[in-house]
Amino acid sequence: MQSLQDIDWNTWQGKDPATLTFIIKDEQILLIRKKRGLGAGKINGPGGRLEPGETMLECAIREVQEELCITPIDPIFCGESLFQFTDGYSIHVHTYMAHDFEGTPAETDEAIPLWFPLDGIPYEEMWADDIVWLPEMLKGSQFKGRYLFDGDRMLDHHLDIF
Ligand SMILES: COc1nc(N)nc2c1ncn2[C@H]1C[C@H](O)[C@@H](COP(=O)(O)OP(=O)(O)OP(=O)(O)O)O1
Repeated sequence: MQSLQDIDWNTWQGKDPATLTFIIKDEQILLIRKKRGLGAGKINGPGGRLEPGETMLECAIREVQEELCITPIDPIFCGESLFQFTDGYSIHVHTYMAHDFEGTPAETDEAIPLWFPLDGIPYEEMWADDIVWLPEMLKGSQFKGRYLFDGDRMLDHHLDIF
C-alpha cells in the first residue's frame, strides 16, 4: 500500500469513527497538546473516538468536555478526513468548529490547552495532514480528504473542498 490508488475507497470504512473540534474565538484557535492515545505528543484539536449509541455531534461535545473541561457552543460540521494506515488501522474523523464555549479551558490527564493566533498555527508539531485541510476550514470551506499514512509519515493525500 503506497498510494491512495491502492485502496478501494468505494467500500472503505474506517475501523474507528472519531471527531475533532476546533474552537475559534477572537482570532485565536484553541488546540491541545495530546497526552495519550493516537497522536500523543502532537498538537491537535480536542477529539476522540465515537462511543456506542452517541451521534457524531454528541461525541464532538463530549470529547471537548473530557479533554478541556469546557463545552463548545453550537459546533458546526466542517468536513471529514479518511485516514488509512499501512499497518491496516483506519480512522474516519468528522471535524467540527465552534466560535464560543462555556467554562474555562483546563489541563486534564488527556490534554493541555493551548491558544494560538490564527496566523501562527504550529503545523510543524501537528499531524502532517493538518496543513492540507485546516487552512481550507478556516476559510469557511467544507472538505473531504483521503490520506495514507505509514506511522507518522503521510505517503499520499487528496482533498476535495466544497
Ligand atoms: C492520521 O492523521 C490524523 N490527523 C489529525 N489531525 N487527527 C488525527 C489523525 N489521526 C487521528 N486523529 C485524531 C482523531 C481523534 O480526535 C484522535 C484519536 O482519538 P483518541 O486516541 O484520542 O481516542 P479516545 O477515544 O479519546 O481515546 P482514549 O480516551 O482511550 O485516549 O486523533
